[in-house]
Amino acid sequence: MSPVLPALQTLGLSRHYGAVSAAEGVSLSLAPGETLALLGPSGSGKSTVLRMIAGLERPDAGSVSVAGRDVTRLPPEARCLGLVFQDYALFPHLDVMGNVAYGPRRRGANQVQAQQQAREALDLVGLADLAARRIGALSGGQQQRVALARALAPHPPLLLLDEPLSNLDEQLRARLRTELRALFDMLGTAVLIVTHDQREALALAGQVALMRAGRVVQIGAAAGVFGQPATAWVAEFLGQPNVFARGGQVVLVPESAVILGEGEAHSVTFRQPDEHGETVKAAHELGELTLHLSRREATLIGRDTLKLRLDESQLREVPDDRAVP
Ligand SMILES: Nc1ncnc2c1ncn2[C@@H]1O[C@H](COP(=O)(O)OP(=O)(O)OP(=O)(O)O)[C@@H](O)[C@H]1O
Repeated sequence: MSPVLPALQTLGLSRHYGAVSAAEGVSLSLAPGETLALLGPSGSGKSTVLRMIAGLERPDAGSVSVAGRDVTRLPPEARCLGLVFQDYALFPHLDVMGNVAYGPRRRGANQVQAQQQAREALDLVGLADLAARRIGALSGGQQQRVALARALAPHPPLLLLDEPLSNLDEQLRARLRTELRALFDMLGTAVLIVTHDQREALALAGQVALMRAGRVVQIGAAAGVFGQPATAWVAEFLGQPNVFARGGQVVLVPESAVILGEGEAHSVTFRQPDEHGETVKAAHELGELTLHLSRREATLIGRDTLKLRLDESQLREVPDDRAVP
């Protein structure tokens, strides 16, 4: 059996703008059917990497292969990939069918074939009924799905999505997160998603690559990266509140390590109701512990104190890299 070629492989991709190192030695590999989220704060280099993969930006060093073919020197249209931009970049003068059939047409399909492929793609995203609709007469969520159908219609081995849900309201984002994940699972296409939103990365992608100042600082299965951040900076970026300096290192206290109703009473210094119950801060010798309690757990607070102890086996020591960019 021949080995399965990665849908995407980048080796040492680097790009500088004057003194700014936008991407530095970025190596990624994505198997067919895998979904990878490129996650990181604003300015960390995510879009630069995506643009180099797409062929919209020239790397200073490194290479890009798509489905085993070195495309580093090829223009975007010769790279066989589907692209969905943040603003969708739909053609306003064409209807939905015209937009979606555009890709197959450019790749040499005749009109009948192109429309057939477009219809299949529109079916996939649940928009078959709107083929004749003008782009201007679609909602934001519908435009997003047209953009996705347009990228999918030529059956690319790799789909690149740049902040695909950022222009939508929160309710629609939540719904599309679920729908997109199901669609990716069904398609078997490799997908690279650029996002700065942790929830989006976790909901949409099996793998996560975390970027900081142009470099990938942690990469792996999404559950592993979120569950076991490798450094203090990663933990804080992923929104973990309980990151405490101790003897030159940092201790991470996951909420699952906090056992309520046992151990010493600790002062509660802050309480705020939230949609699940309460966010609470409790003074602890490590520092101020932030806890998200259910309504029932919150009843354990008595006279502004809360009994708790930490399951030491769940605490992790990691390097403190927060000051170093
Ligand atoms: N064309 C350009 N000219 C000069 N500097 C650039 C250019 N494009 C990007 N940069 C710089 O490169 C760095 C990485 O930018 P990039 O857009 O890749 O980050 P990002 O992680 O995608 O950010 P965001 O989430 O805000 O889109 C930033 O410091 C940015 O200012």
